[in-house]
Amino acid sequence: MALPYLNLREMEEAAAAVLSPAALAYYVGGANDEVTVRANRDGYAALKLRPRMLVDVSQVDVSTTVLGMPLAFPVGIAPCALHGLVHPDAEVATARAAAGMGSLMTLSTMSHRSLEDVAHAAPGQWWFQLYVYRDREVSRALIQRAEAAGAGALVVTVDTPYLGRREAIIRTPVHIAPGTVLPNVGPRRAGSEHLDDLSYFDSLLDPGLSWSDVAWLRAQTELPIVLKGLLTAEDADLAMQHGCHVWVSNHGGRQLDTAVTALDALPEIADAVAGRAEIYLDGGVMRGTDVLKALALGANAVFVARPALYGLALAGETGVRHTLALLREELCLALALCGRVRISDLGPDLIFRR
Ligand SMILES: Cc1cc2nc3c(=O)[nH]c(=O)nc-3n(C[C@H](O)[C@H](O)[C@H](O)COP(=O)(O)O)c2cc1C
Ligand SMILES: CC(C)CC(=O)C(=O)O
Repeated sequence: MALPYLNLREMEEAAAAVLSPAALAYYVGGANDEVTVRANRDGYAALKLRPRMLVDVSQVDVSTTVLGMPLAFPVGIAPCALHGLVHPDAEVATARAAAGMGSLMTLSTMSHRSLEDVAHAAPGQWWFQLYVYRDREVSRALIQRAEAAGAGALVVTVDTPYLGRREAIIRTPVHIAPGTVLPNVGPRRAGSEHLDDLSYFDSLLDPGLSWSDVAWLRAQTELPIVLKGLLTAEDADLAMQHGCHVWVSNHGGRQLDTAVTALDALPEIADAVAGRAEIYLDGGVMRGTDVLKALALGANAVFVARPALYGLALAGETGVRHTLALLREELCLALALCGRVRISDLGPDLIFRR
């Protein structure tokens, strides 16, 4: 099925028309005044490219690897809770789309489908995102399941000691249907018959999480560990001291409003990391040129969350494929128009500095 959307913005508009008000508030919304939500996108437009001319770009190659896993292009899907709010095949459809395109999905802890279902749908092409629960035994069991099922990495989200204040969902809360079972979510709060709204997830997260827990996590698994939500060189340095890779993110502006954007934080983090670990980035990526800019400033790959959910809402697996295909095609064209042939040609010299 060919979809009519020419770009991710058109997909976002179309999805807004089909999503329930609660799902829309949950997907689109950010924290407080949403300054960071807007800054994430605006940051890309503000960076200007320095293209080179008269380079033979008749063949460009956007393939790469992340943690040794081959990717057809350097774009993956960031972890998002609750894909089942918009499509019955939920994370299985998203994972299939990603794997089918030579990309990868990061499965959220807070998923509708089990990590084993996703492993079956996308063998070898998925990572597992871990929210560390107050109950460490539940977390340990999840890590063991993810490892046994063949996750390529454990992505530990570290920017969510508490959920940010998302006013759109305070006004229009997400209600999870009674009886819904979320297979990677730990035991229910005493007295709670079913999952009702996001405050339940908030109650599972551990605000006491600290670097000593990262050392504990490192000892639990052989999997590569990626810390998601880092925004400073200091924390990137600590991540490396703990044997972890770095995912630069402000959680799509959903946590700390007015936090620095991942794009702005990237240069200091790339300097601190200096090639000793891999660096990923998410937040506001909507165009192939956005991908190009993040890679030029030091990211090994970028991830998208909302654009994948919009694809899922519009057309299930086909819709997610469309999201990824648009980014891949735009990236190939942008690379060629910059006079670069392959991903390894990208560096900070691509970015104009006044
Ligand atoms: C609806 C929604 C659910 C999310 N759920 C999770 C989650 O379960 N775990 C996590 O680490 N990040 C979660 N995120 C954050 C994303 O992984 C990502 O950091 C952020 O959305 C930025 O990407 P984007 O601008 O492409 O949406 C979620 C984001 C959205 C929009
Ligand atoms: C259920 C939430 C903890 C998922 C999340 O990270 C988010 O909504 O941004």
